[in-house]
Amino acid sequence: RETGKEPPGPKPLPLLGNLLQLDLQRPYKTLCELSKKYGSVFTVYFGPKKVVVLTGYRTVREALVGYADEFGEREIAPIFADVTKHILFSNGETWREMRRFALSTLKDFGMGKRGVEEKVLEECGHLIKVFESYKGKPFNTSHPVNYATSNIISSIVFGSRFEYDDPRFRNLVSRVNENMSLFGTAGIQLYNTFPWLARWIKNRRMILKNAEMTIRDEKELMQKLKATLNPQTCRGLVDCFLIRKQKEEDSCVKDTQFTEENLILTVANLFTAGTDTTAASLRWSLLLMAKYPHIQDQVQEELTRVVGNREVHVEDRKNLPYTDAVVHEIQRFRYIAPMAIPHKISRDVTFQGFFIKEGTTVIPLLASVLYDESEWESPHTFNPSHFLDKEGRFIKRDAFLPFSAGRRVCLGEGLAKMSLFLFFTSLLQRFRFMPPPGVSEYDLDLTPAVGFTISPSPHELCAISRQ
Ligand code: HEM
Repeated sequence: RETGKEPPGPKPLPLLGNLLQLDLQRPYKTLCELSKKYGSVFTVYFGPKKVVVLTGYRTVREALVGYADEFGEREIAPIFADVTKHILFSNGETWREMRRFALSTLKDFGMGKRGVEEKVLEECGHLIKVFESYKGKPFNTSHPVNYATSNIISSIVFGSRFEYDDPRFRNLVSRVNENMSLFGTAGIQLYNTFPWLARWIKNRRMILKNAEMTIRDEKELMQKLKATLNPQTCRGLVDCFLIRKQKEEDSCVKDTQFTEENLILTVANLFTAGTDTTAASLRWSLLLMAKYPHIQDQVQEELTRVVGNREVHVEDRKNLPYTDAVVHEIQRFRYIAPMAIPHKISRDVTFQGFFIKEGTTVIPLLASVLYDESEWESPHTFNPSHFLDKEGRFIKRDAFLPFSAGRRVCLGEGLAKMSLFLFFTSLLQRFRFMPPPGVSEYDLDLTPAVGFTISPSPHELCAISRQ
């Protein structure tokens, strides 16, 4: 065509496109393979839907940052449109205002200040108690870790945490969790590709039911906050929203975004985006420490030397270069969002000599950035030295993009990094993580489970008290 050639790719079949070539459970794996043959910008067809895939650090960065206007829109997969109704994962004015509001509230509640740090540390205390209660016996880390990370979002959003044995809270967390794994199933991939299959896809019905019940519970919680609202003090994001809503109503702002519906959906979105992601990374952290005891030794040596028995704070991070490097390497080596969340081209663009049409779906393949052979010395090995210089000082790496980049960069990046660091260090201060008796380090399985975010496969660990 006159405008230039389109990105190359495997030949698609009618209707099925390249579906038969893709591992539908782990499409990111096949896409990494395809980039070896077709280069860093290529086309694949998910059924009839054309998708452009960007791979490698230079290409992903150039697109998301250098061409932010063209590559910064969100593609709304049918299943997302069904359950999140276009709020934090949408486009246009609603997205812009809600993102701005959520970011500034997260900041006020302490990504910069002390507020959130205190909340996270309080939650660490609760998580430690649960780990202690197993008295060194093997247990599945999934539930307690998910409760802890969900409580961080709860305290920011509602202004208070839940007890881990509160049945309503347990249901809330398990529904968010279940939906995250359902999002990643082949059934949902198929529905996203062929939306007319809707009524035959059982997983879609389950997702909708879960989402409906979650919203019902959240509405109930918000009702209580409304009834006790004091315009002088914001207990959490919901209060800030309600106060802002009232202000805009009082001054007759036209087309306000601060509506009841946007509040409920923003809250639901934050739970979805913020619980499972942080929990998955923390569970990978503990599993990797059990798998690589010599690395765990060095983290614990550093923690003992620098922090001792007192509480760890964010401030300590700069004096814990090895630990900091390990936390970064965990997020690189066991990325949890391999394909980010799909983007969409906002207007026709010629990128690296290829023509890409407005409306085309784009996948920034973060997995290929975090394993980019021209950026990392040993991408396929768990190697904290990726983030250390010769003197053992922490170094930032450009290709460390687990939160993506550009206009759509993860909204919770600051919060997630702080939470991960504090949970990880507080737990490693108190416990030695080991495989269950009779299981060797070698046997610990690092194969990721299937899901929209990539958690470890089900496993058990022992947390042996160090005191
Ligand atoms: C280890 C933890 C986390 C990781 C690795 C992660 C990663 C990501 C990635 C890769 C994206 C997609 C970016 C893109 O499309 O280019 C994203 C989006 C997003 N994340 Fe996170 N995330 C984490 C935790 C959180 C937390 C704690 C929150 C909430 C407080 C959150 C809220 C969001 C939201 C709202 C979006 C959509 C942003 C938009 O489209 O404007 N995330 N995240």
